[in-house]
Amino acid sequence: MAPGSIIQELVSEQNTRSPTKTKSNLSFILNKPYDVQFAERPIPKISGTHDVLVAVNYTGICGSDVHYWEHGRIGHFVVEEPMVLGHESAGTVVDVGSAVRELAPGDRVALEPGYPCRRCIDCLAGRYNLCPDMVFAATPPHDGTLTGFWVAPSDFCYKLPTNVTLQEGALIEPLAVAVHIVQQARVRPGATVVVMGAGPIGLLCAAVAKSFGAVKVVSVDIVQSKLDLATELAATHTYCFQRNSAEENANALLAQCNLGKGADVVIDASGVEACIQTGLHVVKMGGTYVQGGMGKADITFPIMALCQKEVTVRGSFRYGPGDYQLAIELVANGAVNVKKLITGVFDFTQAEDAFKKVKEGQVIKILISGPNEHINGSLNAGIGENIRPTLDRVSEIEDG
Ligand SMILES: NC(=O)c1ccc[n+]([C@@H]2O[C@H](COP(=O)([O-])OP(=O)(O)OC[C@H]3O[C@@H](n4cnc5c(N)ncnc54)[C@H](O)[C@@H]3O)[C@@H](O)[C@H]2O)c1
Ligand SMILES: OC[C@H](O)C(O)[C@@H](O)CO
Repeated sequence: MAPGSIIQELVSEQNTRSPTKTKSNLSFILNKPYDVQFAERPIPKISGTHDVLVAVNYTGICGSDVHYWEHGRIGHFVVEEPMVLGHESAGTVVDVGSAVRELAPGDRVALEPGYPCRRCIDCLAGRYNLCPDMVFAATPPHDGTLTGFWVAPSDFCYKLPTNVTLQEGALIEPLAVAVHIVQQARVRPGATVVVMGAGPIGLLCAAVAKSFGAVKVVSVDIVQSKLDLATELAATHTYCFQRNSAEENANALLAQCNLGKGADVVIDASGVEACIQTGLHVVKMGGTYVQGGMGKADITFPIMALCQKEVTVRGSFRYGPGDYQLAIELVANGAVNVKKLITGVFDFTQAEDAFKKVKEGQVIKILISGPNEHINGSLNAGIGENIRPTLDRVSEIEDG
């Protein structure tokens, strides 16, 4: 794979609207596992009156992007045709449809990357994340946001307050996942919460739970540097998961963290069988357990503990009404510091290296900058970003 000629074809004839005339719609495309390419795709057009055309400034790499890159599939979603990767993005509005009132060119937005049908029973009941006809970026057969321009319905583009940067904007997607998980857990002021996993989702769950008033937040992982970051971010306690049985881990965690007979809430943000089993032993009688992690489809599960403790168990999938707005508010008011999760920013042409870096582990969140900076920085200028490759945290972790 080679980035090739980035600016060869600027597809200007397809775009009569000035902001995109000299811009690139270079896209990072997965053909099949470990086979990626950069290609100029036609700049998408506004087709509906409520649509917005956005120049993508930053995209975070999610574990699911890496999974598609490595395996070409997640469950029954199989990459059969070349697919643009990426779905955690923020960008700048460059054009709006005739009915759009709340956004204008120049506005900076976080992109919610899944569009439900708006008509089915789940959509009408306010659970649009469960819509069977969801069109979700970088979930086959739909292209993702690692591209120059993106067209979206205006109500799925959330204007960023002036004190929220575009890099933070790209973290709104995983933060919305965490907001949804913590809402599913019904975390209340004074609650004790254990979060299994201190990757981006687990870290953000810990931070959101704290902002909801949890007095004790325990982060659990096997990587000490991630637990240290959890403490910096929100955790009051950490537990380093041991190669012991689920019961032994649960007893040690409860004792070390002074959790008495159990935590009010346990959130799994690891997807790891041993963590899930431990979580059911850590939750208190009558407590709540939420499954956010997506690992193996079938596992051995301590169902007797669930029964005898009358545990309330909920799943959590993506995000629904209000989750993006709350995520943005939590960043804007300083309750959640998403900047701490950003390990580094890669240039668009280094997207494949960015994926390799994520696969190596050790990093938390890697962002990829949008392709248009190569052509004309003016689109991104004046936005107050401090973006040139900031790989300090990568080197810190590698050195340490
Ligand atoms: N429900 C949803 O809508 C949704 C959305 C996004 C991601 N996810 C899922 O959430 C999970 C977390 O996402 P992420 O991006 O933070 O992934 P991640 O892989 O970065 O985080 C998982 C963490 O679990 C830790 N871990 C592994 N084994 C462990 C063990 N035995 N004990 C404790 N910790 C252990 C890892 O070190 C890592 O830090 C993944 O399973 C992902 O698929 C779910
Ligand atoms: O954050 C959203 C998740 O990453 C997606 O659901 C992913 O699994 C792709 O469909």
